[in-house]
Amino acid sequence: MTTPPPIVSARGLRKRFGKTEILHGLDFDIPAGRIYGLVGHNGAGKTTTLNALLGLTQCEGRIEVLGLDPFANRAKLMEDVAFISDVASLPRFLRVRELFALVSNIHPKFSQDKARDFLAGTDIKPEARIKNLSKGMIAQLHLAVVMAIDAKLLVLDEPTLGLDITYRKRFYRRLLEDYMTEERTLLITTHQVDEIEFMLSDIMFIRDGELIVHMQMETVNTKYSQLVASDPASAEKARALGPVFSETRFGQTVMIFEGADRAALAPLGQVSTPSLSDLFVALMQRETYNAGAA
Ligand SMILES: Nc1ncnc2c1ncn2[C@@H]1O[C@H](COP(=O)(O)OP(=O)(O)OP(=O)(O)O)[C@@H](O)[C@H]1O
Repeated sequence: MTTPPPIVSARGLRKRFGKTEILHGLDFDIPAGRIYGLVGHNGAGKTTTLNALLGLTQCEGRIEVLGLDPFANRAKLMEDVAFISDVASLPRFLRVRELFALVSNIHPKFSQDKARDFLAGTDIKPEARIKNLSKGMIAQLHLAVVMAIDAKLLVLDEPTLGLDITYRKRFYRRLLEDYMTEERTLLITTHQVDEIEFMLSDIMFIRDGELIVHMQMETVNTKYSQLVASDPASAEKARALGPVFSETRFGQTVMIFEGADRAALAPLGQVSTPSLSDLFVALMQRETYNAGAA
């Protein structure tokens, strides 16, 4: 059986703004049917990477999305790619039903019926003016619009910025239940990584324009272990096993190990898989330390 081509493929992807290089040669493939989380500090290069694959910015190196060069084929690509960004804005002067009519005129794969179905059960009425909707409602409306587009790739750049926890949870639940299928691929950036961890199949950590982690969530589970040491003597023994990260939290020593035997850690305290945010903090610090030490 031949492997289907990846949805996104980047090789040596570089971006410079003036003399400053922002992306330093990224290599990655994103296969179909996956839910990717792209995680990094402020200014790490997440939006620039997303802009490169949406054809919004021209880069050096090679990037293909659905087999196309995004910058050269942006209009064609947008038939199969949908996008929500943190700066996204909908035309505020329109009513909801007018927005649907407008999108159906410009997007061949947009279904007004589907968009209306997605809004059923929310407080957003077709006659409502967009300018009178709350931030959370606008995010819901935006999600309804993109979910009603039969896209193969959906790119979400901080889609829940400014929303309260209820709206954020509802947003991701709907995405998972009403949108995701094996043929679709989702790429999400957010700083609230713990909130999307449950739905991710793969993660990419980007640091200062370099991809330092790209792995499946199952690999995270087998590769990394977190130990909360039971007492100082156990912490001392655990330290000898070479954690990649160690810190004291509320008087307890918490360590993260890479490739450790969990059976060897178990007598020393409570062992689990680290959360993505803990792993992120651990690996970012290690890289910084190594870079400094080199
Ligand atoms: N048009 C531009 N001109 C010059 N520099 C830019 C431009 N766009 C982005 N940058 C710089 O590129 C770097 C990466 O920015 P980018 O927006 O990709 O980061 P990010 O990881 O998305 O950050 P955040 O989490 O804060 O949104 C930053 O240092 C930013 O200042």
